[in-house]
Amino acid sequence: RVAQLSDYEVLEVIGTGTFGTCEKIRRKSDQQLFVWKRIRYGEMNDKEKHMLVAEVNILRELKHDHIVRYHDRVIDRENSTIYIIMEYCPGGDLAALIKTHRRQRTRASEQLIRRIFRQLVEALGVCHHRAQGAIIHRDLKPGNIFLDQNGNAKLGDFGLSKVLSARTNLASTFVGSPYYMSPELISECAYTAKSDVWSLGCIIYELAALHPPFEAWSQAELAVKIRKGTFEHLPTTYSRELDDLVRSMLQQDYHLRPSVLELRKHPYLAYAQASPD
Ligand SMILES: CNC(=O)c1c(C)[nH]c(/C=C2\C(=O)Nc3ccc(Cl)cc32)c1C
Repeated sequence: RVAQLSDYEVLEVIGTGTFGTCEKIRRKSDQQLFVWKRIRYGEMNDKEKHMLVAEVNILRELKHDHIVRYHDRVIDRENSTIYIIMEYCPGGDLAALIKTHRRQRTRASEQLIRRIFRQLVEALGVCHHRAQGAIIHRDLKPGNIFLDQNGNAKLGDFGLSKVLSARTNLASTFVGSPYYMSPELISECAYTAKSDVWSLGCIIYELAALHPPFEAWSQAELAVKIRKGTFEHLPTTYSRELDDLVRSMLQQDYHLRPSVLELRKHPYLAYAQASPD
């Protein structure tokens, strides 16, 4: 049975983005809570429409405990609007959690940070090592990670994720041999799974330090700092192991950064570990 708008009642707006609005909704049949992203596609060009279809198809197939679950969609052709119905995460997003700790001058426990770190590595593992080709999120940030009622992390908003099918890799997407490609051309196009590892490093760093590793007043100054690559160690209340692991994810040379598979095997994130916490 195709879902209808009238199956749901809107409770409140919980976020607005470029193309759409995120609203908390309740299914009338069983009072269950969901969220829908209401996206107007009327003003979208063909490329953006294609990306939207790609995003919905990616969401539909990603079923994992730590990725926000897609439930259904409703297309309202009259108003050129699509409603993507997803699981409700009562804990809100990580950005709000970080802001609360900063305002209250309290620190997130290492146990919480380690749990969220482990859960996001699991979620990224599903995306990066998918049989049909890696899905790179490309827009990982605290505002795109949500918490369920038990404080478990859920990777959300695959708005920009890009399916890098096995076919297209760096060399073949350029005419001629790669030997003569300039560094900036390579760096602009080397958006790889390791770029998500860098972003995840920034997120875990910010969960501990309550500010990102690289900050600046302007985009230009930020680019300089990111390329320089120097940043403070985490507060000493956190283990040396966490500091070292996050540092390894924030290395300039993306070949040196651990892959998600290597992160999963790292002792700090291994399950069934006799952990101090
Ligand atoms: C202040 N923030 C909130 O209260 C909040 C809550 C309780 N839930 C959310 C967000 C989502 C939520 O609850 N489920 C979601 C599924 C996909 C996406 Cl992109 C976002 C959400 C937010 C932003």
